[in-house]
Amino acid sequence: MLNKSIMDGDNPDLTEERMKGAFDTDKMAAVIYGSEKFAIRRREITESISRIPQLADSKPFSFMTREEKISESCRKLSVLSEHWNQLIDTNNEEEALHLYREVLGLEGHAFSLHETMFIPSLVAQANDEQQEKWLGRAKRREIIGCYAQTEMGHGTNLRALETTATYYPSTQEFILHTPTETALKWWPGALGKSSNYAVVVADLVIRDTHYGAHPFMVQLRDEKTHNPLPGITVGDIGPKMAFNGADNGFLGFNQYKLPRDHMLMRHSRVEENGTYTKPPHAKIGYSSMVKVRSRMAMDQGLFMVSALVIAVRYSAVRRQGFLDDKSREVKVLDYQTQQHRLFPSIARAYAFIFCGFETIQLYDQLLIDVKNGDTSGMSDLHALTSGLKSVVTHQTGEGIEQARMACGGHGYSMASYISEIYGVAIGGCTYEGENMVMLLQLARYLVKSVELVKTGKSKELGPMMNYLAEPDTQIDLTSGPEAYVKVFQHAARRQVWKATDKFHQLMESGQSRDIAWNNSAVELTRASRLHTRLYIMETFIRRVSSISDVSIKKVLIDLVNVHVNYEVLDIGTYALEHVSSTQLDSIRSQLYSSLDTLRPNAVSLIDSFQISDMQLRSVLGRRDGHVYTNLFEWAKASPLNQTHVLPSVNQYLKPMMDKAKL
Ligand SMILES: CCCCCCCC/C=C\CCCCCCCCCCCCC/C=C/C(=O)SCCNC(=O)CCNC(=O)[C@H](O)C(C)(C)COP(=O)(O)OP(=O)(O)OC[C@H]1O[C@@H](n2cnc3c(N)ncnc32)[C@H](O)[C@@H]1OP(=O)(O)O
Ligand SMILES: Cc1cc2nc3c(=O)[nH]c(=O)nc-3n(C[C@H](O)[C@H](O)[C@H](O)COP(=O)(O)OP(=O)(O)OC[C@H]3O[C@@H](n4cnc5c(N)ncnc54)[C@H](O)[C@@H]3O)c2cc1C
Repeated sequence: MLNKSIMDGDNPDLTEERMKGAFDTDKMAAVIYGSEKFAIRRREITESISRIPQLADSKPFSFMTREEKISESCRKLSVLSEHWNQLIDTNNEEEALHLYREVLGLEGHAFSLHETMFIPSLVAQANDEQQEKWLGRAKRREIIGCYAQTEMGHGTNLRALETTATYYPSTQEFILHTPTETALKWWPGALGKSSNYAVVVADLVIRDTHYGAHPFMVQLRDEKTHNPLPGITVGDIGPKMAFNGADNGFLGFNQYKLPRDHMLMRHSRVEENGTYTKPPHAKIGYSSMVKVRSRMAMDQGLFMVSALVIAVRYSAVRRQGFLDDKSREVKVLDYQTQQHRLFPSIARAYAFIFCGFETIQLYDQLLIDVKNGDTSGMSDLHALTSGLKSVVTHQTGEGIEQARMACGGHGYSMASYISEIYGVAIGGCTYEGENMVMLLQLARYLVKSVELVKTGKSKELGPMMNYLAEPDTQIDLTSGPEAYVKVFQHAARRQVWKATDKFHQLMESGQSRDIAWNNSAVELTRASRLHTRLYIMETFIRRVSSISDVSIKKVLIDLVNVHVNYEVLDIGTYALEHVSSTQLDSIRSQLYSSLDTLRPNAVSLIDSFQISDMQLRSVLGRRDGHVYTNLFEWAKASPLNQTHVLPSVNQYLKPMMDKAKL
């Protein structure tokens, strides 16, 4: 059996699709998740969870209030704490992430920031003594932490953060203070009600000199009573577009005293007498953000996959309209428009995940290098992850929204759960740096690279920048995916140079650097997007080329073909400067035929991610494909359907109608 999710009693339309798959989904899972060992571990963890009934949702999540969602995730966390060591290797971050996703889903919970930013901040920013004091406690979950940086008035511009940490040598203490309303910390996940500690980012002040944003370890709540400590104002910021299982919070300090050794001092130091030692790299304190950004291609890829699992399975079950055979309606997945809506997103999701593996490894390596005193890789990774987080979050949002529409009316119902996936994923366009701002960070790096080429210093170009120094060449589109990479290289190179030239010309015309930058910003962001999309395409092709299993490689090459044709058409206006309109027509034909080629493997390609029903939380996307029965059962469970006549009918509607009858 090639597709391992074939089960007796499943919807026959889905079974038929699974039988058509030309490759082994377990082998594909091993490629997706980086190794056979980890793919097996994922399945084992999922299996073990299913044997612990207390870890199941106590009722459908979509019918829960916000308070119920928060309480439910806390209940599950407490059950998990009894089983943690049996379920996973607690030192393995990917196993832990899988466990969290399976049990708690994506709507956030008390530990959302503890694992993703609080612990990573301690790992990267605390010195050995501080790690000795706090890291073990955090890892054992004796304390719950979050990352409190953003303020009501400033998130993007970290240099304008208003919260101060003023050092007094006389008492060897910092005083943390919130001087204005806009200085209130605002947004940090799990801050409002769950965390009793936070890494707080504040402007370090010593003898009236402001040294800028630095991280501090701050206790917020009493460990026995969980009440806020004196001098601390903390609470929840209210409901959000999604992610409502998390208590994003606000936080204010009123002259709150903090011992000197609570400033995280691996890289910068304040001595007892107030002497300040600056870090080896000015932006080393930003590492927790780089850590999360380096994970985002993977995480967003998985968000998109969840929506696609739902949409592709549903499209294989949903029958509507006719093609040749007028005796039976067709599966909507057979419509070319449906394939065009979904398959390029499947390709992107695979590509994002392959990129994600690369950037996670690059971050891990950087962490080691920085600990050994080598900060030279920081700019490269900052530039790469800034562009990548911006492009993947935007395209994931587009892909999920297409997946929703591909499910017609039922996609709009919370039974599909796609709107929740969309709401959570789209938050990524904003958190960890607003997308435009981060594209402009990459643009700084691109402009500098062009300046290196212009001044004859091409040898100093960073990784993946050499193409900026190469001349345009003739493109032979029949030579395979590499030719499409060339199209992207041409388009990105031209746009990067064009935006840089514009910026330079504006400065030469007398505009200040900042004004010239702002007047070139749209062109600069376009350059960053093209550069990043080139990186994604190259990584995808490189990864697929390295695969040895013939049947897996074959279907992934089909997927690469969908990707390269779709992407080049998607940048048609830029591509037209390098390929003719006749060539574009031929790319269009190739895209349609590649959709057709991929069609029989569509269900197996998304099944290969092996996302359990528990994690998916979608009635529409369940593995068994019994869409209509499941949908009706779900609607019957709605709290509104637990009584025939609602109190509001008796209280308002009936009297109103009765009055109208008089
Ligand atoms: C046991 C293990 C368990 C682990 C398990 C994990 C479990 C996980 C649990 C659950 C997961 C379940 C999965 C469910 C998924 C749920 C998903 C939802 C999760 C939600 C989480 C959301 C978390 C969000 C957190 C945040 O948002 S934190 C706040 C983020 N804020 C920002 O990003 C602010 C953006 N702003 C900036 O970064 C900066 O201000 C700036 C824009 C970069 C500008 O900085 P500035 O200092 O002003 O510098 P410039 O002058 O512009 O540039 C100067 C110079 O510096 C260079 N630079 C800048 N940054 C860096 C850097 N980081 N590194 C290197 N260099 C940098 C810049 O390039 C310039 O260089 P040049 O001068 O040379 O050009
Ligand atoms: C779900 C979620 C979770 C979050 N979790 C956390 C957390 O755990 N901890 C934490 O500290 N923070 C958190 N945040 C806050 C988040 O990091 C910030 O909202 C984010 O960095 C954007 O900053 P901002 O809100 O100041 O946006 P703004 O910068 O005010 O953005 C508004 C607009 O201004 C534009 N803009 C701003 N500056 C520039 C510029 N220089 N050039 C061009 N355009 C510009 C932006 O592009 C955008 O269009 C979270 C946010 C969300 C949505």
